Amino acid sequence: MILDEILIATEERLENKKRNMSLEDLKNKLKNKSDNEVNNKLNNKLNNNSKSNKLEDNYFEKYLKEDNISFICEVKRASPSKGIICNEFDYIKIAKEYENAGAAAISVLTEPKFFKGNDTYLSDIVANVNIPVLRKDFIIDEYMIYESKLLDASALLLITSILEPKQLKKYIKLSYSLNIFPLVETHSLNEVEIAIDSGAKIIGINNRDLRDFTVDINNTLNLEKNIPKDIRNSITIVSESGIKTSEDIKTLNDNNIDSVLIGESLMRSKNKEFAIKELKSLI
Ligand SMILES: O=P(O)(O)OC[C@@H](O)[C@@H](O)c1c[nH]c2ccccc12
Repeated sequence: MILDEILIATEERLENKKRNMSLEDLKNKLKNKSDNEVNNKLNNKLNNNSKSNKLEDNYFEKYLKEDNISFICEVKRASPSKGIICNEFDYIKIAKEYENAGAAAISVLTEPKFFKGNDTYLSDIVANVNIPVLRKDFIIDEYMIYESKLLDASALLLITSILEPKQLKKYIKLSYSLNIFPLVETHSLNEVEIAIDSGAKIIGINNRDLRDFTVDINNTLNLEKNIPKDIRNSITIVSESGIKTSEDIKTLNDNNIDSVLIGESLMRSKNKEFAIKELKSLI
């Protein structure tokens, strides 16, 4: 299974990183770093009048909650199922186009082997846009959470199916303590329950089955309906993967889904602003 291969490669990458910089050194580096610059620009966008440059505790969720469904647009060069998606990969230009088209946030793949991602894509994009940036990777160790903070990500992906529930809970807590927001990815009702029990506030429902790559956007609708109302009100739901048409967006919006995460269909379109306008045309 491809997911197993990705996880093996991720472990190797992690070992190399730890050899270059220990967790202790990483934490020290983080201590000496001020994140005022990123905080300032994200604060401005929230119309936060306060003079303080400390971001609100739930600012990422505020970005995602718009009147209509919000868009997290992904910078993705390749994927294991599709190979190279984008030949002209001017990632800063792409990120700026997403921002200009009204994206609520940007997701950046940093996994190098299967998605041809890179950590520097992430930090370069953060430096060039004024909206939150999410790190999309296969986080299997707390090291990668501290590292995401060092790269100036506002949010990160935690995948329920690759973590033990105990680990997931610990990583969610650690992320919040570092003021980096975990988007917790699920694919089944059981995983949604685990995510909620682990303290997830932003839950991604993946329409793609990572085992065989089949996609069905009804997965989001079916799972969302099963979340008890009182809990549903306090969480943000993000529909992930395989979203291509204005009808998809209308269906998800009509069913009160808070946000969508779109990669491939936007990466393939020449004019991103036009593509996003088109996707929003029925809502
Ligand atoms: O390109 P798509 O089908 O629009 O999907 C985007 C995003 O959901 C997908 O890249 C993704 C969802 N979960 C992941 C986990 C790891 C890597 C990538 C992903």
